[in-house]
Amino acid sequence: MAATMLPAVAAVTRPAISALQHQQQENRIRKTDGPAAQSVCSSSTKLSTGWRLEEIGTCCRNAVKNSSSSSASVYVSSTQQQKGRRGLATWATLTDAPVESEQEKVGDVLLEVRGLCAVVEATGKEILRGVDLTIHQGEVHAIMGKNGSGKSTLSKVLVGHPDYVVTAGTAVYKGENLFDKEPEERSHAGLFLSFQSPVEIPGVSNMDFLRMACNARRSSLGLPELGPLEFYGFLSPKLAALNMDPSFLDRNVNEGFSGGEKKRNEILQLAVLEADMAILDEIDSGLDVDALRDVASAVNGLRKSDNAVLMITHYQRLLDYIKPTYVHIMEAGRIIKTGDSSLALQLEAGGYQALKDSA
Ligand SMILES: Nc1ncnc2c1ncn2[C@@H]1O[C@H](COP(=O)(O)OP(=O)(O)OP(=O)(O)O)[C@@H](O)[C@H]1O
Repeated sequence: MAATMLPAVAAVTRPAISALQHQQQENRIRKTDGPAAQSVCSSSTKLSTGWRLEEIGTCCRNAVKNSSSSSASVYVSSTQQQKGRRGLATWATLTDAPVESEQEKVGDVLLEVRGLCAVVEATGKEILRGVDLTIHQGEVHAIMGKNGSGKSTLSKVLVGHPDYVVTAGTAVYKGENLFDKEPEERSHAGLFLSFQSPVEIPGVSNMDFLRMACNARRSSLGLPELGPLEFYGFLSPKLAALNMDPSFLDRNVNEGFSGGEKKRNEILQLAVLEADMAILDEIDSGLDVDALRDVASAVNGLRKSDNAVLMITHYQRLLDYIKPTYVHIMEAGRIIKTGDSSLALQLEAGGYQALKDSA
């Protein structure tokens, strides 16, 4: 299905960036046929809208520059205020306290994966060997598993990463076939992947990038775009919640950021996009204790009854802050065990062998 990409900024979506990361040297646009057809963009030249990153960056930077002298009033939409009244956590009410999972309130199915198999496109090597996973609104799922078990591949296949081809199985997201959608469409539909190794985008300021991404998502939702001033107001509390210095907005996306700063920036992007299904790949890696708490608090602050989180992690420490509804153990390309948060504690105590022995 061809993506309709009216706003230029729609090119700068998560899957597009994913493609950029892996096609840095290539100056071409490629299409692959098949169930998971994906578009691939070049990093330094044309994106799929025909715009250049540099052009987009310059255009938006000028707009931001024009507004930079104004002070930043905190913009809280009426919708956000209503959410606050309903008692849902908002950016303004972030706390360090872990949010309890709400297993009793099962929402609609958001994502249903059945028998998913996928291979590396370049080599044909099979990585996913029949993944089954059902995620309802309001849930937090954690995927754990030994190195190389296929966790990151699963997340990348779901967002349409061009390195992989789906060979079997289905993924239904919000009632629609996910694999019928281009990566950009998946992003616009609220699917978000925080990268394990966030990509740097030279020549594009963080502020420009965030506003472009935000407005692309808003356009897809039929909402009016935010002007530079409005956007700054929208962004400020999110930045504050992550304890990020506003100077990060003027820097190029992730360029020169430390590992922890990149992770915070990923969550800032998640907050801006207000994604419905957030896939967080090892957001705890490389974080100091304070950063871990900030990032976890920010994620908890974004949780709502109609969205969901899929976290990939190796450690219980993240789950101390973001309480999972379900914990899954992945091995050799499939989920071999599912349980509640006690599964992660068992794993922490005895390792993978102990889990297998107890099965
Ligand atoms: N593009 C690729 N080309 C070749 N092999 C790949 C590719 N992507 C994944 N693999 C292989 O697939 C297996 C699963 O990788 P994946 O990154 O999904 O594991 P993981 O469970 O996320 O591991 P970790 O916990 O170390 O991050 C690994 O053996 C990896 O080398």
